Amino acid sequence: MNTPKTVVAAAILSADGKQVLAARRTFPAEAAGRWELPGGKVEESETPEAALVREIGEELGCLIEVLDWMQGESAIGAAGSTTGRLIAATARVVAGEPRPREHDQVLWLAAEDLDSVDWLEPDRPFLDPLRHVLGVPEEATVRGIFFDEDDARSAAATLEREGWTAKVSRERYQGEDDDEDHPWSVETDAPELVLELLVDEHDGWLDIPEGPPDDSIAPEPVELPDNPKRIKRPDLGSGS
Ligand SMILES: Nc1nc2c([nH]c(=O)n2[C@H]2C[C@H](O)[C@@H](COP(=O)(O)OP(=O)(O)OP(=O)(O)O)O2)c(=O)[nH]1
Repeated sequence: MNTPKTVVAAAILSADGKQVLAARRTFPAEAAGRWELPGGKVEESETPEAALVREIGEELGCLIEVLDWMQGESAIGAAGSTTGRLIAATARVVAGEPRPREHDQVLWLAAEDLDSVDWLEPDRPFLDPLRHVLGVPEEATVRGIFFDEDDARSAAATLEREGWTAKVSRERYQGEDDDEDHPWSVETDAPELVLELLVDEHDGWLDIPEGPPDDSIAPEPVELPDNPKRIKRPDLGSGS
């Protein structure tokens, strides 16, 4: 019986750390057109790290530095006939530019675009950890404020159960008149409507950051007269 091969894959991060490189396979037929983190099999007497650097050199013609191995691994192969295990590490390019030699396309994907391509099955468990590495975009977060820690934590648990991120923290002192009763905040990437339902349920409120004034709703400027206005007096009649 063949021992399952270890396949190493690289989540190559862009220089600003906000995007990851996805690559589209061209073979075998059943995987062609689907997306993966580039990489390949670890050879005998090779460390996973050395294999990853070698594979990326061969496939993309650039030199990478391996940063961190991500938690977990997934099985490669059809159910019941596992042919290998996939592990993945974050990495950065230290020389050259990634240009596909074996893949027919590569794409830089931000956290919010990760679900826009058809990943090979074994890569999918790495997408959530990757979303965290890439960071949730600032503008996509909304905050709910709760008086009670229990309410905040239970709202956060509901959000996480539904697949959103949720960060609970204690609000800071607001100033001199502030008392001990600081509310709790829950910051999430869930849509505002989802959080709104939870704050209603838990007696909290939404914290909507004040944006710049919206010009589109500014009132039309009032037209000022150029000359003194003539006030028409009622005609009182000239008498006789
Ligand atoms: N490289 C890579 N392979 C993956 C991923 N996900 C996944 O299921 N696989 C599968 C596809 C292949 O069956 C196997 C790795 O094959 P490969 O063709 O990339 O590896 P390799 O360069 O060492 O292949 P070889 O031509 O030397 O045999 O793992 C992934 O994210 N990256």
